[in-house]
Amino acid sequence: MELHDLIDLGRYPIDRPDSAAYAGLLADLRREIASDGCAVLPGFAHEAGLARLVAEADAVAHLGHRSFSRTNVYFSQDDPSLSADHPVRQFYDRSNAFVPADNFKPEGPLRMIYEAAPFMPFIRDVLDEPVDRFFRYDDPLADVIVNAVEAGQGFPWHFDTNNFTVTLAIQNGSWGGAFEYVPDLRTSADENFEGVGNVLAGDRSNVRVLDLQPGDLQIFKGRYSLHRVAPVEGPRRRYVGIFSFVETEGMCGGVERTRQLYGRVLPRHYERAGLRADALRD
Ligand SMILES: O=C(O)CCC(=O)C(=O)O
Ligand SMILES: [Fe+2]
Repeated sequence: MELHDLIDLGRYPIDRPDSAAYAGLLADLRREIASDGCAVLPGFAHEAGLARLVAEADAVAHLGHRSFSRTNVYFSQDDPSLSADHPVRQFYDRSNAFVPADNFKPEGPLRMIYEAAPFMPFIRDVLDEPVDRFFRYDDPLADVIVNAVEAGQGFPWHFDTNNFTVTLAIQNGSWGGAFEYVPDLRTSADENFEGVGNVLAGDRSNVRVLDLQPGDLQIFKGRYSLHRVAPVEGPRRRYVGIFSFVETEGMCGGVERTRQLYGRVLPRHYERAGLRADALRD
């Protein structure tokens, strides 16, 4: 299996960075990021590639960590020193199953895309990030995962812990499962608790809704854009592949969040606890 067995390299020539087609693609995607906080590449995985990705997801879905918890948008503990209406103190039901990254073998399709030589430089180009501030997530449980969502499950409003999130829609649920987000709601220097509180209280004025189709790649600033997955309905599971990138080399997830989402913690998570480039609440 090679990259062209998975990705439509004719439409998305990520393997030809010196071509005019690449330059044109880049310009379009950067414009999308600037105006929407998000870029979508429809049909990034072609039909035959998608069939392989669905087969892999079906084969490992039972290894997903089913976790049901009440979480705030920061995946942090309650803080009773804050007022009752503070965003840190608003908790919502979360239920989904992340298939941990160590189930995706290098020879499988999902990790093949993530680790393919041209993939990271392409994503970095789209986000216009410098080489010394763009790395694969150094987390053996979370660098590339599948989010498996079944009927009745969803993923409430939250910020991602990693700076940049790239998702690949693999299979949609029978109904529901739209991706909703508010671009750039906070910055690395400003939590904007008021703006976050407004969205949690139901303000939809800045909410954007995306109905991604299987095969679509989405590039997204998840650490700064509040987002959620609407509940899924019907018999078919929703699968999304999630590729993570960070701005600090060697960064991995925190202990508490890793335990919640993956059901396991590795020595590396304890060793690296606290290695962060910003002081956001997570
Ligand atoms: O499933 C998705 O589309 C994204 C899920 C998500 O936001 C996350 O895993 O952090
Ligand atoms: Fe997220």
